[in-house]
Amino acid sequence: KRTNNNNKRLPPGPRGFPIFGSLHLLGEFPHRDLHRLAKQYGPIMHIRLGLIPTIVVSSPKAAELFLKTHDLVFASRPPHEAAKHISYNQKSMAFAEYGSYWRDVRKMCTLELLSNVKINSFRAMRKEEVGLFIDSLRKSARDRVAVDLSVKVSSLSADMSCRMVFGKKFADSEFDERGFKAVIQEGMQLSAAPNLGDYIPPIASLDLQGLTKKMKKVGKVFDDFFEKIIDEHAQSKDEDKNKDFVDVMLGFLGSEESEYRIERSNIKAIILDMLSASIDTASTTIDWAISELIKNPNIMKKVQEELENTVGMKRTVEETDLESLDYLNMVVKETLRLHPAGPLLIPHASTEDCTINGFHIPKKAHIIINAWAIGRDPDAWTDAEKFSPERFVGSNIDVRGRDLQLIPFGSGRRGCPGIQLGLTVVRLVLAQLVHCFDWELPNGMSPADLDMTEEFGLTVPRAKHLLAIPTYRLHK
Ligand code: HEM
Repeated sequence: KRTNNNNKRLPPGPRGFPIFGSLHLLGEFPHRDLHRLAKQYGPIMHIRLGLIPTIVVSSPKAAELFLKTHDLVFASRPPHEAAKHISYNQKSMAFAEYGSYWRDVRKMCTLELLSNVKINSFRAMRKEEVGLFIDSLRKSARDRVAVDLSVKVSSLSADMSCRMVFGKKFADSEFDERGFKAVIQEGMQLSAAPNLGDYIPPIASLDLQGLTKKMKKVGKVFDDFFEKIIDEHAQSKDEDKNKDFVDVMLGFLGSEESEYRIERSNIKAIILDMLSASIDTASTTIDWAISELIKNPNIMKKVQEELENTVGMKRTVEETDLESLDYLNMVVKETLRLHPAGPLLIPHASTEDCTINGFHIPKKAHIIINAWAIGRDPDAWTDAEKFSPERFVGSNIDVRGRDLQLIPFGSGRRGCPGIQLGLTVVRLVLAQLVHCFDWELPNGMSPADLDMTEEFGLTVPRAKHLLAIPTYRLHK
């Protein structure tokens, strides 16, 4: 729609698709489908999903316009049925619309929960959990059995996140008969499912797909659990322990001096944020990184050599070693380039009408940033499809949002506030997996045959779990 005569029309994109045809875009691999369409229609593309004007951004230059030049206009989130029913009426940080509430919560999380000092205060806990994880892999190494690394890494990540957020980890049975991980995963799946109510808001209340009913049920399981946790924390008298996230937030509740205005329901929404944003993102990234290393034995060997030279073979990697592991850090960057855990980031929304590159973007449009396509843009990357950590030698391209050709954590106001924590966990676990063990695929499978198919959801993990046989290699 033209608003004034100077504004160009957006390139048409696949407009005119029937509504259900458009929703099909969010089918099996939306990041790949949207990438394909962008090759035809350009890096700023307009599609209509149901009733919602949606702008898809697919190149570093275009991303710069949305996430840097006009960041403020696009710093909101669209209404989201799942966030409404599961995340306390969209009061979680990740889904809150732009405004003073989001700013307050973001400030509180950045300064009080995700600061370097706070993250470092959980170093001993991470060491203990990673130690247990390595011990259990050593047992499999002795027995010469294949381990399901996808499951193992994901439960390590869940345990570390739970201890940081709640101060303890949970046996599955303590949560719900299905188990903690299964319920978190159901919440994530429901949040990622294409929901007619998001694209045709007037029919949301009809719940034609039965999703709202399921969301409310999962939301209730979380709520009961979080209520119990908050009560336990409120009654705890242990003043000396390292404060977990719930302790920190309870300290601000109802306090006159606190600059953060949060209530009990906000605490619950933020707990959910911290769990859902940290568990799968980190474990998916580790899973892809180790898969790429197994698939590329020469690169695996180079990482092992770096570890041998820097750490030696008589002790395990410490967090303090991580900064000096240059090649390992390049492997992590390269993994995040080809396998960003959130390939389409989280949708952004425009807070006002805006003109970008001469194109009119209406208020309340949804903005999808295809970080996956950007990481494979042939104008930004040579041999874009190839896994090659060497591409970062002598380059200062970073993953933290400054360089728009590599944005696995997004960029600008809505960029990920958990980058430091995420990178620490990914680097630490990957370093230990590679330093402590050699890896072999089961049944004599050759590395080249390892299936790298993805599965799309809020994060994009491997479709098939990674199974591999470890051989212990340290002298300790
Ligand atoms: C490898 C690990 C991680 C990756 C790849 C990742 C990626 C992302 C991405 C792509 C976004 C959306 C950015 C946007 O919409 O522009 C995001 C947002 C967010 N992340 Fe992370 N993340 C990771 C770890 C973490 C951790 C450990 C935490 C906290 C415990 C965290 C908390 C959040 C939150 C709260 C948001 C929403 C921010 C907002 O809307 O203001 N993330 N992350």
